Amino acid sequence: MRKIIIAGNWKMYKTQEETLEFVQAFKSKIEDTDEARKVILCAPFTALGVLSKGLHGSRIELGAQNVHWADEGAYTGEIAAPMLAEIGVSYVIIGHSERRQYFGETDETVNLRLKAAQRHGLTPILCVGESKAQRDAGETENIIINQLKKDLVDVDQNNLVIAYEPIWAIGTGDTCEALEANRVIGLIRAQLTNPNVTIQYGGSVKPDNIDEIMAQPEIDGALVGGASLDPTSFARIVNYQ
Ligand SMILES: O=C[C@H](O)COP(=O)(O)O
Repeated sequence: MRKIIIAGNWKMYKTQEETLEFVQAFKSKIEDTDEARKVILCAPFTALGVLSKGLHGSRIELGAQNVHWADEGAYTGEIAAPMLAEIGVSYVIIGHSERRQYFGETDETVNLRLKAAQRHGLTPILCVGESKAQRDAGETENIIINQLKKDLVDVDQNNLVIAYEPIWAIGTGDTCEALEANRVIGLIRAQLTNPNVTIQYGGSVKPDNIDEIMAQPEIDGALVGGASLDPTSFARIVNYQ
């Protein structure tokens, strides 16, 4: 049975104070939502502690935006999976295109990070997607199949979420057509050994397009950037029709 998961990726936004303001406003706005819809907030590392306390007793779960592959070690600036697990983090985004683009993340390091997260009971949200140039060159399918093949070596598909995030749709307002996102997500599902993996769509998801996105049969949720920063907007997304 595939789970519905709506996750907010706050990227490098929100201080601790702003985090608490968000939580206070957001919690009450999703009270009546079907509990079968999982809701996750992936906050910056510095906000995870206050978020964990602020979310106590609510059904909103805690997510991080990256994790190192070693359990500990001399890796200045990195965070290990046991550190995240200890403060109540359940999910972690891995292989986001911004990590691949700006921080040299490769399919090999993505694979190591996925396995580290799983070793410590975290559920990874693996991001895959093609650039505009790759799409225009008709390479979408090849790029995604290749990413999955490398990223998922020895990864347990029973504890995995995948987000299809076309790079050209991220933060641009240029959403992938719902039917096209559905087609690509179907293609992703066809590469997996577990048909029950939750596969989200991400890229300019907003209150005014979430209903159409979630009406697609292959799409099991959304990974939301900019529109997850505002409690009213993110609550509307969680409360999709
Ligand atoms: O992880 C989230 C994605 O990068 C989407 O960001 P966006 O909703 O601001 O386009």
